[in-house]
Amino acid sequence: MSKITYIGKLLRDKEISCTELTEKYIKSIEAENKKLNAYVNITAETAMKTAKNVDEKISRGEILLPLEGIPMTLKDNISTKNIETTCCSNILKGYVPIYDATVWDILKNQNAVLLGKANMDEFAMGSSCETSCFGGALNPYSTNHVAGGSSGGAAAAVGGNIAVYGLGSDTGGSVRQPASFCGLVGLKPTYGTVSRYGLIAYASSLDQIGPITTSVEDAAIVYDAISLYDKNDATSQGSKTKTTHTLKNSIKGMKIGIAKEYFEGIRDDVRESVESAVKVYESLGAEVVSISIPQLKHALPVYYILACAEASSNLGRYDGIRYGYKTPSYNDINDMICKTRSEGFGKEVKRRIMLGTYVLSAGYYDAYYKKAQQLRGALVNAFKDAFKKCDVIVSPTVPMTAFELNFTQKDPIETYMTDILTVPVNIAGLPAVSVPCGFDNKGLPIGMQIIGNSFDDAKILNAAYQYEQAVKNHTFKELETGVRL
Ligand SMILES: NC(=O)C[C@H](N)C(=O)O
Repeated sequence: MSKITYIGKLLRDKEISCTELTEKYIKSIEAENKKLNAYVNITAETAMKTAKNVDEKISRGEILLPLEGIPMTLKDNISTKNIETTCCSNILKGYVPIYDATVWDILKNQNAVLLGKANMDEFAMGSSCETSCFGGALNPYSTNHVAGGSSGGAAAAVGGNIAVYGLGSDTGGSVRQPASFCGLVGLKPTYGTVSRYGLIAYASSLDQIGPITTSVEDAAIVYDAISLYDKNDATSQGSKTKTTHTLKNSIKGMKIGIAKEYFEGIRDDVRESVESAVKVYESLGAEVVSISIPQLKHALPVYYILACAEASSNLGRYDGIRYGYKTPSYNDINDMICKTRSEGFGKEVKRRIMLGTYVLSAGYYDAYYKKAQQLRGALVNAFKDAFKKCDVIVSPTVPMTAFELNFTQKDPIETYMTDILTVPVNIAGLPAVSVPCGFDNKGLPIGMQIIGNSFDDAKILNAAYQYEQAVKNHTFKELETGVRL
């Protein structure tokens, strides 16, 4: 039984009240958050109020929805009405949204218990959570290592057992990479299946919200709840299928594509773990097919050109007039905007705004931005061809395991390179899930990535579930099973 299912059952069977459950989680957060820095804002009052509503519903004998009463967290770039939403940037400190993001609106209506807002890289720009103005979230497996990024806080909270699940956003790996670093499941859904309305934009054509959970079944439960069509998001399509319905299907005959380009420059132990996982697939009756996607070599520069270009445009709105921070002393409006942005944004965000402005400027647009868009089209077509030969593509999620603290502060290019395996699906709008597949010799988790064709979210979750069930028994029973009771 998955953790969400198990806790839901405890509530329905009245073995624990939602108030008691929530109190226990809040107490754990007070103790553990000092160590993990997973939460940047604890919303105990909101959580207790929701818990009370759930208990009243239970006492009236009403049926609970799957996520009702389950304690969870949201990345701090998901807008929450009347609750501060900062993107972990000094420029947005004190900003309190006047509306809810659609994903939070859906979950709030289902009485999801929001424990707090989770730490992240500033405006989701980073791979370690260390660009957060609140300092980075640490890895529950080793506090000498980062939780990953940018949704590091949500991964640290779920991995550290101070939230049952979290919602992150994935522009170039921000859900899958921290999930991989913290031994969790992270789903980046097909672009358009989950509404982006109220997600504070970084790179709109790449951003997608997704769940971070302790099991594949939980990821499917959360995805099914949030993947609804939303008229407020022009790119919204919703999901056509319920992924929980096909999770347990046999994968006999499923074609697993292995592209050699995804295994170049990977650390040996990571490669070996994924290769062993592929053997598990063969033992389950899946067929392994070799494929090649040469266009993958362009993915990283294409991503960093497009993401920075979109960021430079999206972040133009932080001018000291409309949102958050405003410099205290200035001469005129230009001076005010210049000082506000210089003082409010961190180093990495400034770097990306400048890179983005450069690639969009007259004289450079054709050489960089236009070329990147053309290569984006080529990668989309290359994936289309690849999926004529296989059902899913398997690769490592990250070329290594969790970084030591401060690794990403040293060299931005070296840090960007670690996103090499996660960015291609964002460029092509495809779904991908990271699922734990082993540990390195320091005991740090390794993640395997399963990529699907557009709208094949159910297929990749089915493949992830079958692997997970084959390698471990995911039942959550009593205290030692990981439920905070
Ligand atoms: N936002 C993301 O998906 C993280 C990625 N490393 C980036 O900095 O763009």
